[in-house]
Amino acid sequence: MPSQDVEVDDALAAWIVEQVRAGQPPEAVLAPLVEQGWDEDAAIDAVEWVTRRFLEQHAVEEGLPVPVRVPAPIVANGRATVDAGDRQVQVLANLLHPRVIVFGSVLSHEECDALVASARSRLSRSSTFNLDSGVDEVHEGRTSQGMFFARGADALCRRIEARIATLLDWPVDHGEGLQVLRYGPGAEYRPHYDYFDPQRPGTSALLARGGQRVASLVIYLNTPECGGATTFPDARFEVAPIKGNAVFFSYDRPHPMTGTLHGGAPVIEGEKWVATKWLRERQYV
Ligand SMILES: O=C(O)CCC(=O)C(=O)O
Ligand SMILES: [Fe+2]
Repeated sequence: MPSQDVEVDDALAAWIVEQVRAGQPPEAVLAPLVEQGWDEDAAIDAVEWVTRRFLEQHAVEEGLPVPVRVPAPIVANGRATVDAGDRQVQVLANLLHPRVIVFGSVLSHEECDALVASARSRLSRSSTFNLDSGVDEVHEGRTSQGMFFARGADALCRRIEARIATLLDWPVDHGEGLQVLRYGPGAEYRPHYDYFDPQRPGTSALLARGGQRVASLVIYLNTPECGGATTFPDARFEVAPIKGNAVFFSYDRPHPMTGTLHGGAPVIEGEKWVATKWLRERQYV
């Protein structure tokens, strides 16, 4: 259970839970508290604490994994641009469930080109980690080529990592190194979840290095002529791959209820390059 820093009586807790269950946004729950004389920070703490306690109890009762904190870079109807330290990033679309944000202009075109140039000679056929056997395997649902940069591999990686950390308000050391993928014509990445399946035997070894993955940022390094959208089948939603833009999605527990099933649809014409950043719960080692 979360620790409690604020006093919330049962009636107030029940009212907060009722608002949250009815789908009220956080601002709508906070405003009446502040009007009643609550200090704003204390009201935020109270709403967060009650909501988290409710979600955890609900998870335990339903036999679901308990939700954890995830990067939450923007609020509903907030600023159209976010200060990412050395660059202003645009908010192009914001979906609450699944939690998906489309960002514009995360990287400059020069940065995209430089990342492609440095990854190109190091590509190999993408493999997928088999959590049952514990080995990396080539998979017919994943016909891209890829490579990983170690975190902080060079000045460009460090600049991009710092920008992502500021944009997402999530520490650099909680992130895996950037993964670059190239999809040729016809190549795709069939729908999957990015979190590690808790039921599989190989997962505990992966979790030991920084906990679960809690969010993904897929940055488009070019604009394919046709196809190559990132699809979210549960939401019937797709993001067009535009050079420099990115799609962010978070998953507060390793469960399909997050609605974060997603894939890279086949490239119809041209090729598609992306850089993916995965964010962990804790420091990734
Ligand atoms: O290529 C895409 O659009 C999605 C990539 C992806 O799902 C991943 O890297 O995990
Ligand atoms: Fe993915």
